[in-house]
Amino acid sequence: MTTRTIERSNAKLWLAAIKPPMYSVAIVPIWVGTAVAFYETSVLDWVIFSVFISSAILILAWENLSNDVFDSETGIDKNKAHSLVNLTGNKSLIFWLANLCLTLGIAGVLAICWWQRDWTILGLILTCCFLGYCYQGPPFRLGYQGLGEFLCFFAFGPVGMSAAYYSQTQTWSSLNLWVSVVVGMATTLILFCSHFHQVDDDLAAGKRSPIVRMGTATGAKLIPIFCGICLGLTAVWVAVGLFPAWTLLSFAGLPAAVELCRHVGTYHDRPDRVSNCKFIAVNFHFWSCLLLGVGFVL
Ligand SMILES: C/C(=C\COP(=O)(O)OP(=O)(O)O)CCC[C@H](C)CCC[C@H](C)CCCC(C)C
Ligand SMILES: O=C(O)C1=CC(=O)c2ccccc2C1=O
Repeated sequence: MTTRTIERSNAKLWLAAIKPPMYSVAIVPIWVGTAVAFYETSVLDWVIFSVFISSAILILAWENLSNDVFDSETGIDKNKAHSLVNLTGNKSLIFWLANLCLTLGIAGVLAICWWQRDWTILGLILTCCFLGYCYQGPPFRLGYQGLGEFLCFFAFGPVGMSAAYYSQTQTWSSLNLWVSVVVGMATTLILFCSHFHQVDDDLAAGKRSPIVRMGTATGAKLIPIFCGICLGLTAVWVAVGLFPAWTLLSFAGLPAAVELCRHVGTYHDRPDRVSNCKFIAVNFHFWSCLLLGVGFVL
């Protein structure tokens, strides 16, 4: 192997470890919650919006860095070359980097609370962090019991989006909760898809992910249902007048949904081929939810 080939595959490993596209998952609930707030109140504070987005990205970085730390302790990542702990060989560096991200993320939330003299958002975001910790940290490790999808739904759906809405309006909204069901489900679909290629490693480490429990073939059959519910709910709520018609723009996510269903339907039991499916799910989540938010702003 030439030096350049080695450098290229190293760069690929680092990119796979850092997972840049995954961070859209932190931006989306803040964007959509803010868009619903604008739709209902015509209020949009750009400073709070920007600080909240930065904090959400930092908090998700904490979640991912600490995931590599905790997974290194259970042995589940021993074959995962793109774990940051395996790449650096320095668990305590990743642990402290994770804590730094969490501290900075919470500092941003504290700044918003201090400007508004209201600590509600801090409570909501600490709840999201607690759900994130329960997913992977001892003694809970609920992700190992196959319960991660429920935590994910609430963190990125009702709780995370209520925090975003509240940061703009300092009040609550039932419409925002309906919208958060769609965002929560689209985010949960990403986590669900992330398990398909890991069945062997998960089984060996005693992790009973939903795909380990139900098998890859049944899991693949659930994906069109997930996508159908996300887009179908929007269509029904537009039909009954709950959502504005422009939110149908979220159907821009349909091509990614079709690609995801076909890809996982064909390759669900081929780890090498199915491993990229969570990024197709990220595409679906990004386009459908970005444009759902645009539909509330137009
Ligand atoms: C870290 C997550 C998934 C990785 O899972 P896994 O270990 O199977 O994957 P690897 O193979 O890559 O090791 C995501 C877990 C999501 C969790 C249930 C909820 C996280 C909540 C966040 C802390 C909320 C942050 C955003 C909020 C402010 C809107
Ligand atoms: O690495 C992963 O598999 C995931 C990382 C992540 O931050 C996330 C957030 C929300 C839903 C799913 C996921 C992942 O699957």
